[in-house]
Amino acid sequence: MAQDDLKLSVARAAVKYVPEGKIIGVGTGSTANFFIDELAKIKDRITGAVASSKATAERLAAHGIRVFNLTEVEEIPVYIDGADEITRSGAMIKGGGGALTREKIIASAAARFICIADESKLVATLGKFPLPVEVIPMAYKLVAGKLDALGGRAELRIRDGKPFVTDNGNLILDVFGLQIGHPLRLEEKINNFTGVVTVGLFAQRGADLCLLGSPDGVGTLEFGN
Ligand SMILES: O=C[C@H](O)[C@H](O)[C@H](O)COP(=O)(O)O
Repeated sequence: MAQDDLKLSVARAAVKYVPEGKIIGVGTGSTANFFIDELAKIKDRITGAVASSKATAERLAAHGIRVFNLTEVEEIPVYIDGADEITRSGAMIKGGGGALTREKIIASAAARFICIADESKLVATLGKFPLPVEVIPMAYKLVAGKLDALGGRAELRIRDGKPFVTDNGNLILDVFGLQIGHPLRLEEKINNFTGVVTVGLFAQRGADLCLLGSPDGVGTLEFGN
């Protein structure tokens, strides 16, 4: 079964967790895009969405789903997003698409985080996927040195021959070669480096539930975070 079919199956499953008449949080990436397209089919049953990136806001709006700023919203009952890696305790690496900061903000504001992922994202230990870290541009070399000292190899993210710039006007360092045995500890440590905006480790605010797509169907992992 193709990976896109698995993404579609979890996107369809996630729609069942969307509460009626509410504003929900929506993530970024290819799996989130499948979810947005499924959400469009029930758009009359929701009030709208808070988007975790400009790309997601544009896709939601193109479907006629009303997009709200986080500052306009009283509550977000559920945030639905993909992940680059997820463990059996609900800790994740996110930010492969560069949207980690807004994703983390909305995830923190949401009552429930539902991760939608195909089975290739489930790992025993985080770190095979390079860990994204959003940094203030003037600090990127300083922060890269500190990340290297942790045992990784930090590389400035380049796209189309130029440094990748986030929706917030910052840069991304991708850290290769980390074996993340204690996600929470590492998240706290990297958060403390001056110049870091957000580390793409989601352990403090991990997922509450993961809908995991495999050729056998969509499984659920509950984490109780
Ligand atoms: O910044 C991007 C997000 O964290 C995505 O949720 C993550 O990269 C997974 O994306 P995809 O569903 O395309 O694998």
